[in-house]
Amino acid sequence: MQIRGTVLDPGETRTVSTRHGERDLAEALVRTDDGEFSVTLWGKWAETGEYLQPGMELVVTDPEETEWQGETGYATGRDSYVIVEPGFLVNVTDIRSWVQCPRMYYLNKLSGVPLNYPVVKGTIVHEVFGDLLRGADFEAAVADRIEEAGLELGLLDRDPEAVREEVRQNARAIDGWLSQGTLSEDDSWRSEYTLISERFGIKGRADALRRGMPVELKTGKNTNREPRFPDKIQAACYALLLDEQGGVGDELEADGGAPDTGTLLYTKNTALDRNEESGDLSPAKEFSIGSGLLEYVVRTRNEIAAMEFDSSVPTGYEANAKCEYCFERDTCMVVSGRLDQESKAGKIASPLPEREREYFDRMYEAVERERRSSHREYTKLWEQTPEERAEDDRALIGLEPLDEELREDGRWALRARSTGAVSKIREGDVALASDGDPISGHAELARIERLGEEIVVSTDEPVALKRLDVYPSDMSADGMLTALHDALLKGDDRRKELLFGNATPEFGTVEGAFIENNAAQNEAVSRAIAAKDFALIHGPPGTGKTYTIARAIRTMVERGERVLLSAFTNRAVDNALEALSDQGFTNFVRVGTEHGVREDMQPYRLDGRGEPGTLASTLREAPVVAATTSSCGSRVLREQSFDVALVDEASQLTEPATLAAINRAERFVLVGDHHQLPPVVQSEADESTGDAKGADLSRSLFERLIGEHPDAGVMLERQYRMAQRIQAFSSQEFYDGKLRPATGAVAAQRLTDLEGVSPGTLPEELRDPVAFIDVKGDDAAHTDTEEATRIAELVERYVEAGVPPEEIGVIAPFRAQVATITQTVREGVAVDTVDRFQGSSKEVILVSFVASTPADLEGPIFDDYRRLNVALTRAKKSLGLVGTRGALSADPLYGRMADWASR
Ligand SMILES: Nc1ncnc2c1ncn2[C@@H]1O[C@H](COP(=O)(O)OP(=O)(O)OP(=O)(O)O)[C@@H](O)[C@H]1O
Repeated sequence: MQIRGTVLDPGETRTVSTRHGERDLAEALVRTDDGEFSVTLWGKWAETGEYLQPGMELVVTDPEETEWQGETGYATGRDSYVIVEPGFLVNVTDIRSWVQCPRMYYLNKLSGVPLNYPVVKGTIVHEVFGDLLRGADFEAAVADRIEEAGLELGLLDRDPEAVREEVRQNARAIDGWLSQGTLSEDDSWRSEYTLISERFGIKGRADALRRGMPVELKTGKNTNREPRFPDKIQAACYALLLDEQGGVGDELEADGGAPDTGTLLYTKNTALDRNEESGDLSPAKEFSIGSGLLEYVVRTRNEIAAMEFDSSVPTGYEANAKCEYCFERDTCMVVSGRLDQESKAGKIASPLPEREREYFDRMYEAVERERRSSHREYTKLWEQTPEERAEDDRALIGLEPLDEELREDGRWALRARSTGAVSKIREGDVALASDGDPISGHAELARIERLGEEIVVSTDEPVALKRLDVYPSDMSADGMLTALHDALLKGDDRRKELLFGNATPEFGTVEGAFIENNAAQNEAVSRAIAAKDFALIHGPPGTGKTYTIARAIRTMVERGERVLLSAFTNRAVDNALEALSDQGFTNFVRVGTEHGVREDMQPYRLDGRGEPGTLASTLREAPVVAATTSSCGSRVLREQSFDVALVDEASQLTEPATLAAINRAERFVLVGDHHQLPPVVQSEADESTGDAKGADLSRSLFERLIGEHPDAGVMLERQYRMAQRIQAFSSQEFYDGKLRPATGAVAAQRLTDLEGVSPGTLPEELRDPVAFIDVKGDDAAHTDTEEATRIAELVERYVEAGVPPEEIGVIAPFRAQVATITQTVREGVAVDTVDRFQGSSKEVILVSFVASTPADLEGPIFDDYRRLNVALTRAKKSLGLVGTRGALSADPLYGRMADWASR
């Protein structure tokens, strides 16, 4: 039993005399589904009471019912836990750093994990630990993991032999411990176990579990008998999470309850010289986990969740931080000085100018709002039933596991048969694979390799693949905060003046022509080269953005500059590289994961694995480095610097995400089109937040700068994609009539230009490059089977006329309609939402509008005009709009569109 509700009045904390002596209590007024109740938090839980604010969600488990003057209330009992904002998922590692110092938690959040040797060595040792648990050969595991970290070691100028010796020493501690007699045959092990707690709002990944008990690995030394306190806290967090999971498989202790022992393995202890060090040199230290420790963990977690409730910043006074011994003291003082924050360590450095601080605070809050949204998305994992999740496109359920196979790289390939349903999950995504219950069952993070009748995913550990769930990650929030930190606290003053002040961008002069046949493209290249600060290239659909980017990069490299090429998606990065290679330039390095990078760009991919010196110089000496903006914030690329950063798809990036790329360079060029898709911002879409502040993130830096400095921009006006008739509407409505076909051939292209397409076989209504196909439609909200059927017929007409199915695309506004159409049209035809079509084109596009009455237009069909623009500009030779004219005409824009299409 638990009580759960919203705090109406946090009440006062006070001390009272009881039969057991003086005790603290906090009394809050809480609204639950059953009414308003007074909830008394006794003893240590009164501390949590001090953080409460109106509007917070409060949970008390196993409460006692009280009666006072005829009113029922609740109070904490012997076994109660109090949880504040359970929907905010606190990371175990964050609880650990908060225990060290709340400021440390905040600073880690801002500055991310830097590239330094202890971090890299720690990762290697952890990997070796996992390998040894899985029974790998000692020397082979050490050699393999060092090779895997080649690039990072190379960038740190580390000698691999010395590293090998050090890792060996650390790994010996693990090996020795594993082979100790204390481990019996029936000891069961699991490495790297992802745990999520619904009850406590905590998530984390335990290094290992042994007989259901948490084991944490530390690469430092500890010569005391007891583990360090923050380390104990970390292990205790996992114990708490394991308790809720009901143990792992059948490894749970028979009596249930949280595991009562934790183990810390201090691997450096084996490397210590007994003659020089005294104390307890054994690496493994066990400790018992009592209820007091578990409650402490939850109270600490509550402190974090309460602070994040309104994005406050910790001062260090919250805990007993000892600044004089802290190795982060200087950083802490600088950050508090620059951001004018209160801090126990004190402040140095002068505050940022008002405007910059205001920007930082606003963006920080927007990013944190985004993080909370991703947590809310996460909590839907348990708040929704499997069927609701499937209905919402958040899960694929009812999969039938087929087989599993251990691959050479140590990962498992799992296969399952699909039910044919669709969801938001796409190939290449990371999702949560489970045995049907991702919370209390067995779940593993999985990479989606193939989606179709048969589903293939890869995981670290095998799991019976019965269900896949969208995995909301708050990684992008972390990346945005580090980018903000780097831009404002480390960035150069001129750059900041330009971005947040009043400075105007400057341009030098450039001689010569770069692109002979297109004046606007030529101008764009000249501006990109001449820009001392930044230039903006505005490229409507098909106007040769990629071509222009490639030309600009080549010229920059010829001039001796080092270029960072970046974009929001891997696809755009690879497209730009392809254009470079088409223009005869391949002296580039592609940074990205094996899964992210397209097949044809794999030969240029810098795999982190290999000989450190060679890898580091390959990266350092590359005149062009290409990576997505999220990789630009990685610890490897954060160490690199460039003369120019050139960012494609910049209009789809939030400001902080753009900063991640441009922070790396002296000057930058942004390429995009603010009349196509804006950045996708979850918190803005979340109606539950009830405010419009998401706008801080949903406007891109590209759009802001083009508004503030129109002179720094060049618009590409001639498009190489669409027939004249197709582009006319978009040009008129969205580009002031400026968009024109680049050549007569582009303008006059027809389906009959395609090999094997005979004009006579196309029905009359499809002969014009743009057609409106009026259907009556049905009443369903997000689907329309009548449109779907009509679209399937039209597809058949095109195919009969000789158009290959691969050259036909269908766009629908809702995923449900995408699913309906997918089931009706033949194989090979691409059916998807607008977002998946941005950046691509087809000879034939059919658009389904799913609006049969004017009332349907009250909700957005294509969210906003920018999505409509994208939908209408994907077709090269034939565009068919399928909808109910009467309904669409109720909206002026859609009405004009229907008129244009029927002309
Ligand atoms: N100046 C040019 N001369 C000849 N062909 C060009 C020129 N510029 C672009 N093209 C061609 O036009 C086509 C579209 O160009 P590109 O792919 O660069 O467009 P884009 O603006 O990046 O498209 P999208 O809107 O899909 O991002 C390509 O085939 C490209 O080779």
